[in-house]
Amino acid sequence: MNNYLLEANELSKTYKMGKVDVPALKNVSFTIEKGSFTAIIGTSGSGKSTLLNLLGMIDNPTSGSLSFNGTQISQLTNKQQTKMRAEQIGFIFQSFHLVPVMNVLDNVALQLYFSRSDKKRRKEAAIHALQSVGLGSHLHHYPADLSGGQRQRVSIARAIAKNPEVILADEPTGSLDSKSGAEVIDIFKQLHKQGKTIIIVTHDLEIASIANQQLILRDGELKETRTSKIQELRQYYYSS
Ligand SMILES: Nc1ncnc2c1ncn2[C@@H]1O[C@H](COP(=O)(O)OP(=O)(O)OP(=O)(O)O)[C@@H](O)[C@H]1O
Repeated sequence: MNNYLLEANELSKTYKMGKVDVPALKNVSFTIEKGSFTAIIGTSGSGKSTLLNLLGMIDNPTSGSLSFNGTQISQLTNKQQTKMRAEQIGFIFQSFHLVPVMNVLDNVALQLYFSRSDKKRRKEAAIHALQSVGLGSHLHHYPADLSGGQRQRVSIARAIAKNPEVILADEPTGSLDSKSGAEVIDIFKQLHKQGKTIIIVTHDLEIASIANQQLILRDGELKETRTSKIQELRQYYYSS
């Protein structure tokens, strides 16, 4: 019995642009252990978001296989995939994706709408998640009234409120100033300490160096390393 949450085997993704094939990922294989912190890095267009979308079941691979907690994703129906995604995967995006006409509390509670719990429990879970990211006093604010860092913390609360198995984040600090970015990274470190599996796409090698595993993409191909030493990571990254 292994301790893998995700196992990717020869994953490929080719987009179709009219008659032109755009190969975005090429035969990528790796494993992600439960409770680990993985950074996906690489230059623009190297396939990072494509890979994250496959891991989060937002998109399907063109070939290859992916298993989540021992289950082959391709063997699930669309409905089963949607359920697994809704219950077990928390997504965080660079541009927050909050609903502007809803207050912070409702934005987070909305994410729990498809869970089986009743309205009171959903509200309690949303408040708890918002408190855990330091926004317990902002429940009734609207996204427009918050700073970028606060908006990103709302989107983290939204991702963690359902207590997912894994948190996937696509450039979560990309729109933030360095102070807010550091606060967001601290929250990821806390979540990791609490045992959550974290997978983060980033351009920032400093952030990547806090992960236990780095997946480095170059033109859709993968190189993998495990280091927490920024110098080593820089050398590895630039020599790949
Ligand atoms: N929906 C799509 N249709 C066609 N081509 C796409 C699509 N999405 C991505 N691509 C192409 O696939 C390749 C990988 O894109 P992807 O967005 O995964 O890269 P990335 O590493 O996340 O880039 P960035 O750092 O700029 O966000 C690029 O060549 C991109 O143009």
